[in-house]
Amino acid sequence: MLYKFFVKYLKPYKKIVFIAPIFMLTEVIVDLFQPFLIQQIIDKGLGAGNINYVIRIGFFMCILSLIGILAGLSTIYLSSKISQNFGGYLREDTFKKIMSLSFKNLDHQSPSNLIIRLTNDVTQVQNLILMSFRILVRAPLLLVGSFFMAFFTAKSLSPIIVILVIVITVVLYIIVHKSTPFFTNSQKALDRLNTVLNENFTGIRAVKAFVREDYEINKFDKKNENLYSSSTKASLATALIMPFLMLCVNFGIVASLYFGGQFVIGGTLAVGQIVAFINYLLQILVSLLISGMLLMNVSRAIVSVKRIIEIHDMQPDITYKTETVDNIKGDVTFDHVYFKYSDNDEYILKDINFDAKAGETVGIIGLTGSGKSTLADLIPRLYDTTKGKVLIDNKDVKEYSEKSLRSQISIVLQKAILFAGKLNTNIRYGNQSASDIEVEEAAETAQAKEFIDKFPEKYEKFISQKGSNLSGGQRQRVSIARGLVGEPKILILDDSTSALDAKSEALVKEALANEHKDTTTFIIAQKISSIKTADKILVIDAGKLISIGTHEELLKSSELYKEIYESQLGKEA
Ligand SMILES: Nc1ncnc2c1ncn2[C@@H]1O[C@H](COP(=O)(O)OP(=O)(O)OP(=O)(O)O)[C@@H](O)[C@H]1O
Repeated sequence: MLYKFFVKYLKPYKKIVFIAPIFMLTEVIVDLFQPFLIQQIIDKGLGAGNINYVIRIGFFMCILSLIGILAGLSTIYLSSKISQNFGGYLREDTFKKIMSLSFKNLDHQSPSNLIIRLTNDVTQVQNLILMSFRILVRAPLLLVGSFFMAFFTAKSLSPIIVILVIVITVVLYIIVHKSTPFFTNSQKALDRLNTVLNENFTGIRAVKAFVREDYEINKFDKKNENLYSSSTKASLATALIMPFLMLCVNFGIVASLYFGGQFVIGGTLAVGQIVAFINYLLQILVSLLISGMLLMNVSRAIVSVKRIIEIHDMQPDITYKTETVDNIKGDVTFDHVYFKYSDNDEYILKDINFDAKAGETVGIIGLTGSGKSTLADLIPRLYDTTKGKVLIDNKDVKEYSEKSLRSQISIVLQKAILFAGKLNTNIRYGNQSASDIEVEEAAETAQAKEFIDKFPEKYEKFISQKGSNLSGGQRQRVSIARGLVGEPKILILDDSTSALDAKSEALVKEALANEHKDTTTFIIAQKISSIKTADKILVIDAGKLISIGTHEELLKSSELYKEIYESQLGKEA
């Protein structure tokens, strides 16, 4: 699973994947050669008083260092390039995947969780790639190379290295093994902190309106404390590594000098050999240290990779046909439709049956939570029915391509969601190719033209995130305009005139009736006045379609409708 993941995202950069290790290998060879050359200078040059030899080897060492530096710089460049590209590609692919998920898939994911996966988790993996190309190959190569060179340089001192390597490997293993859960915990703690932050910043108005700052600060403090303590534990474990390694280094140097000195006195070892041996010893210890650190990063990044793979493994529960149908007429049929949000839930909609002819206006009314929005969501296939069929022009909605449905059915959601950007860009969200005139016509039908004309920048006005610089009613009108700009064959207004005053609402309805005669319009409403003139009204009660008819018919036949009507009578009249 992990292997496939890395292969997939590294594949486009396979040239670099093969070239980078060549530079790393060059660096390692240079590092391994330097102590050997120092040994030659000391023993054959300085020891024999041969200055020419010292200069010659010294010059050669300079050239080698230069090659090493160039190879090192190339490795840094290539590893940065590959990790940045890897991160960008992974982020893009994960974002695309999230975009392909259905409403049902996304119901189980919190937005902050998704954001963390796209930012923090991707960055962790990106860092791992950077470090891997910089160190992962280099450290083991240097370790093995130095080990052999040390053995080759001073065989009699090699037991020192063997003992040190065994001790260090065991201790590093224990530290890495023990600290990995701390890293996993600190990652989870960071997730929880980010969730609180995200929730607070998006809902800051509610926090302030209900004077819940202290409560939220408390909640944040707890998560922050959690993150602090788990990160501290993780850092403490790694902080032990450095002093321990220094101890080993010093012990190794002392032991090399002590035993090496005796061998020098005994005439079996030269001074240069001891110097080279100590250099190799240091290289071994440094590569062990780096490998330990890298291992810790690997375990941290693996947690992130698994979280990203979780998203990639999610299967969109709605798939579409590819054949596009451009000329939807607008007949809508519900045929014994049942729906529930998840397998363990009760049915939210039960045995819904009705027909709406193209061009009709259908009102949907019922108590709150009765299933009106759910019913409407089934028409553009935001959710699939659990049982039964929704048909458009007598053809199952599952037979249409996504483009056919999205380009010909508009849904104006209950909560008007606008994006940061120009006003006309927001309206054009419903149809990218709409001309300026079409945008203005849609705004006029949605009764938005009047207030837009009052802005000095008119349609160029910048809308803040979520449309926070517009009033609730203005936001609703812009979102209705966005729904209309595509000239939809089916239009669903999900309680989307609730923030409009009675006069504006009547004007919107009148404009819709005049300008969009052929559009089948579903109006979900709380107020009877919003749907009174509809061709037919569906009365929904606890997920069941209990009555259907015109306003006058329902007043006679539906108790619930009559009750709602009478409860609103005084206010609406
Ligand atoms: N995404 C969801 N996941 C699980 N349950 C949901 C989801 N959306 C709605 N529900 C549940 O389905 C039921 C019907 O909700 P729906 O939004 O369709 O009602 P409604 O009639 O449109 O309500 P309102 O008039 O308040 O907008 C409610 O009990 C609600 O809790």
